[in-house]
Amino acid sequence: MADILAMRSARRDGSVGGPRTESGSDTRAASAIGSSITIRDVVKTYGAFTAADHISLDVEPGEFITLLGPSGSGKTTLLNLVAGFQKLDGGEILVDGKPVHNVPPHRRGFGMVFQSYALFPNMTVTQNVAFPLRMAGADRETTERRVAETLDIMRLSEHAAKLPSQMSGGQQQRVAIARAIVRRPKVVLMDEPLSALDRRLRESIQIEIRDLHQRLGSTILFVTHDQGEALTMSDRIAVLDAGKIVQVATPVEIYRHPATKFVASFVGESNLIDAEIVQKRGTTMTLKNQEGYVFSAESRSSLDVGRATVLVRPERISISTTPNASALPVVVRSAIFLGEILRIEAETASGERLLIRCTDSADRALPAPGDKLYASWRAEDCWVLP
Ligand SMILES: Nc1ncnc2c1ncn2[C@@H]1O[C@H](COP(=O)(O)OP(=O)(O)OP(=O)(O)O)[C@@H](O)[C@H]1O
Repeated sequence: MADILAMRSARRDGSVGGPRTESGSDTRAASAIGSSITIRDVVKTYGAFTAADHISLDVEPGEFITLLGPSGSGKTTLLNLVAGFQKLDGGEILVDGKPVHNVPPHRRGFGMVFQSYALFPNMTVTQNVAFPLRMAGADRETTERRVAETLDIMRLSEHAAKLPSQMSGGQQQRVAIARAIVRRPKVVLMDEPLSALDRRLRESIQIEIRDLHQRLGSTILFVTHDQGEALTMSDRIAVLDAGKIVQVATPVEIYRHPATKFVASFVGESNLIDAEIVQKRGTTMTLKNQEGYVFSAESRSSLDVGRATVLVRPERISISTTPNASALPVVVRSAIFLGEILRIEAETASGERLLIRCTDSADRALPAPGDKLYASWRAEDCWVLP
């Protein structure tokens, strides 16, 4: 998880928002800056059930936004409302500032990719990719050039004459993506496009989609329930729970400073420590857990007395086998060697569970159940939930 975030931070340094500088290339010249999407107080109900519950979200032109949430949280509903496949029961959606309620899906000009590749089985790869251009009435020369460019971007040129049935799942999904971008749409909507693929393939296509986004500059709205995928790919993530957006922020912010217990637990592994506030000074809080262990944490909470829930990520906990007055004593319940890390489940004297991931596994013996350890963490790695 930490690796994903480091990669994301590095990427954001040079890549937030619109298209990247590749002037001169055909692809770049053909591409357009993505559209803005404004989702304002959107409601969608199915009978008595509210699937989208007053959702608002501003997507910047050229931004890669992921809708992340568990099954049934309303991700596909929201994407379908943007696509125009579903009708709004309240609120409005604007693209580049213009309402789209009365624009049918095929006139919105969006590229779309779904979990099922939905390719035409009797058409070759070239014919599948050319289809949207043919429908739009593009001339033959433009169609041939665009299709060739797009197959090249998606590394599909050698498969141009094949039928979908002659290709692997990953290749078919790349054809579906090629078909979605062949018209260089200003908006691309993707609904769990990688969930049918195995992990390795998923990871390699994640990188392809990310590179594609940088190259084309389209706005991408991407749906997934896979938090690792969301952290890897997105400029920002909108986390959904029960039809509501509970947080919209960059991957780093979502991981380090989740807005709620739900976000903290859904994105990455977490320790949520119940503690009493001792003191607050600016953005630093001093707290005391049930054993009386006193520690500092970062906080933007408005609370300054009472109880609080504090997040410490398992990889941010340091452990020592030597007793230390400024550390929290814990007893090991289980420890597993996972190659580059040790995953330790420990318990405090009051029975609170603490998950620890040691990244220095090469230098450390695997502890045994019942061993005593002394855990500590830095204030900046510890976050009081608002
Ligand atoms: N046509 C429909 N009629 C009735 N209920 C629906 C309909 N479509 C969706 N729902 C309900 O709305 C809720 C949100 O569904 P949605 O498909 O948007 O969730 P999701 O977050 O995309 O889930 P998943 O990851 O499983 O696809 C679910 O409880 C679902 O059962």
